[in-house]
Amino acid sequence: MTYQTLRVALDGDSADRSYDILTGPGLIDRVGELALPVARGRTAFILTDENVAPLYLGRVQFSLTAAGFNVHHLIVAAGEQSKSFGTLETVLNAMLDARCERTTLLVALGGGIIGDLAGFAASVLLRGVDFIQIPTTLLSQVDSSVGGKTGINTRHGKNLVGTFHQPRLVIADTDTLSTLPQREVLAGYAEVAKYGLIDDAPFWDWLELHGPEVVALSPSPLALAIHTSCTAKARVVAADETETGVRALLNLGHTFGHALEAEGGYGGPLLHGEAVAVGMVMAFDLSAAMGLCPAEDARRVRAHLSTVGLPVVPPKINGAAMDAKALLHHMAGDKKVKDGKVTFVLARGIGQSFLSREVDPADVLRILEQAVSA
Ligand SMILES: NC(=O)c1ccc[n+]([C@@H]2O[C@H](COP(=O)([O-])OP(=O)(O)OC[C@H]3O[C@@H](n4cnc5c(N)ncnc54)[C@H](O)[C@@H]3O)[C@@H](O)[C@H]2O)c1
Ligand SMILES: O=C(O)C(=O)C[C@@H](O)[C@H](O)[C@H](O)COP(=O)(O)O
Ligand SMILES: [Zn+2]
Repeated sequence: MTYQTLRVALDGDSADRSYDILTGPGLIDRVGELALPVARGRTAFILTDENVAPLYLGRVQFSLTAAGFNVHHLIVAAGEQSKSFGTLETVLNAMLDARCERTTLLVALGGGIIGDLAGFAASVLLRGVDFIQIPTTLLSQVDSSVGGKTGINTRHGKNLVGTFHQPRLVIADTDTLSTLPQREVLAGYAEVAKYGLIDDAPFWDWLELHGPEVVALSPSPLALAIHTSCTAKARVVAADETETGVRALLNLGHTFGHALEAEGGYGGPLLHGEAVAVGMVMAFDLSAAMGLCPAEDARRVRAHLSTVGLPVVPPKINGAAMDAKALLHHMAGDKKVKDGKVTFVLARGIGQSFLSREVDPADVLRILEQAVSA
């Protein structure tokens, strides 16, 4: 079976650090042969979660073993709570118990949570081992498996401890999305829509027409959405690997979204992608309220995300509205804070996002108050 290859070209496409994203059906049974050329040794350690393991672990183990790897694995709990110091310690100890070496290849089999956790573990074990990503959610196939952001959550906020550590290869088997719950498909779609909103208005226009087919996993629209998303992500990461500038645009909706995730409790009422959907609506509402963006564009963002089935307002917790001031407090701990001021991703319109440090917290609070009481 055929697959598409996209290159993440780092350091002027250095052979040592650049890597391929392979996307297509049926790849899960070919992980061994595909991983072989990037592996420095013949030991592989698979990290996966309790939902993915019964579906795909056996097939990946078989494929790696058939290719000559000595294979170990660890299954952790599914969900955001696994991006924690405790689970990181469990992963590192399991790898040391298995006598992993510097040439061991860590294989992240699962969604963004497994990818972020595995990438972080790979970056610190023995001061750094290689890893590959086998993303099995839409979100991880269009976003988290590419770009090398790794990390865990802390009580201070989302992803506040982590590293940049690029994978050696990404193998995205689109067939695995057939077992993904619809709510998770939608959460991934929020990050797909993000690329249109950042700098690709024609893609957004296309999503307004074909988004429902993408979330229904119709093969051809799905393949186009994944390809367009990965192309955008690979381009931005190649231009600014460690987020000194343009990469921060990939955070559209995330300053609001991460605050919602932190306030709701990790593994709480909102999945990451859902929080990003609500956050993007708020970012456009804020941009419109500041007179930067046409109100019609903010309306389109809300209408489309809502039409496909994503939340566009913060959830009530036990029937009560979230606390707008508490959300603002979380936002002040964002990684994009400089000299105490949050850098926001705002928009002049659909596909015209930009970074701004000129945002009055009173305007942000008004948007938050409006949203939590909707
Ligand atoms: N590093 C990055 O650049 C980056 C980018 C975006 C998001 N993220 C992070 O990614 C995480 C969210 O990732 P996610 O949305 O993939 O969530 P996830 O990893 O929790 O996966 C979603 C759920 O689906 C299950 N699952 C995974 N694949 C499946 C399959 N094929 N069939 C059935 N069930 C399956 C998982 O067990 C889990 O319950 C967040 O922590 C977010 O912060 C990181
Ligand atoms: O790759 C990036 O850069 C992103 O910002 C992608 C985001 O979708 C992702 O959620 C990322 O983990 C957020 O990064 P953070 O630095 O804000 O934690
Ligand atoms: Zn995200």
